[in-house]
Amino acid sequence: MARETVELPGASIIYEPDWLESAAASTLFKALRAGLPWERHRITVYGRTLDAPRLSCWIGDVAYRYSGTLFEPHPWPAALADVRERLERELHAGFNSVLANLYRDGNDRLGFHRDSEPELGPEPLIASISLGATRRFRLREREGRGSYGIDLEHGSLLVMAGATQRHWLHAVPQTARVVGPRINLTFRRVLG
Ligand SMILES: O=C(O)CCC(=O)C(=O)O
Ligand SMILES: [Fe+2]
Repeated sequence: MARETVELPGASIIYEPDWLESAAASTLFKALRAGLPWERHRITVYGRTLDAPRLSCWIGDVAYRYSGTLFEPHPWPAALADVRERLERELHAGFNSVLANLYRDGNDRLGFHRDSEPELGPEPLIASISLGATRRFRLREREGRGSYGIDLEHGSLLVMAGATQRHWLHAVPQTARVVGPRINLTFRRVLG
């Protein structure tokens, strides 16, 4: 497997484009797209509450606060059992939650943010699986001028660990290109 390190100051990021083979990634995409109860979450940005410009589904064993809202989790779907087990084995980590996002087309997006909720602990390990259309993932340094872009491909794994969330913001911007739907899964460990 081609695992590359994304060399950014103060970050610890790896990218593995072919973590899932294409056919397995397509099967998982179809199962999740049809099988998850996709919702339009309300988010608070700079004190204003808006509909998020994407669909989401919070899965896991514990409730979770995200962008100012407390989410009751949906139960783990069978389709994620193998992926969770393999991630835990390969990354020597325990994941009790997944945030699934569905970007229906190029208008759907996620603004710059950090995964820095206190419940994730000071140095969260976040494993992000991408399925479907390739979208550009942007990283921007919080205090500094660094910026970086990486195309997250069908079946890929991106891992953010260590001090990444302390020093970098990340986003999935909208795009004028015609793109199909994309599902992203971020596996997390929420501390009780
Ligand atoms: O869709 C992505 O690649 C990123 C998702 C993300 O950053 C998040 O769910 O917090
Ligand atoms: Fe994030």
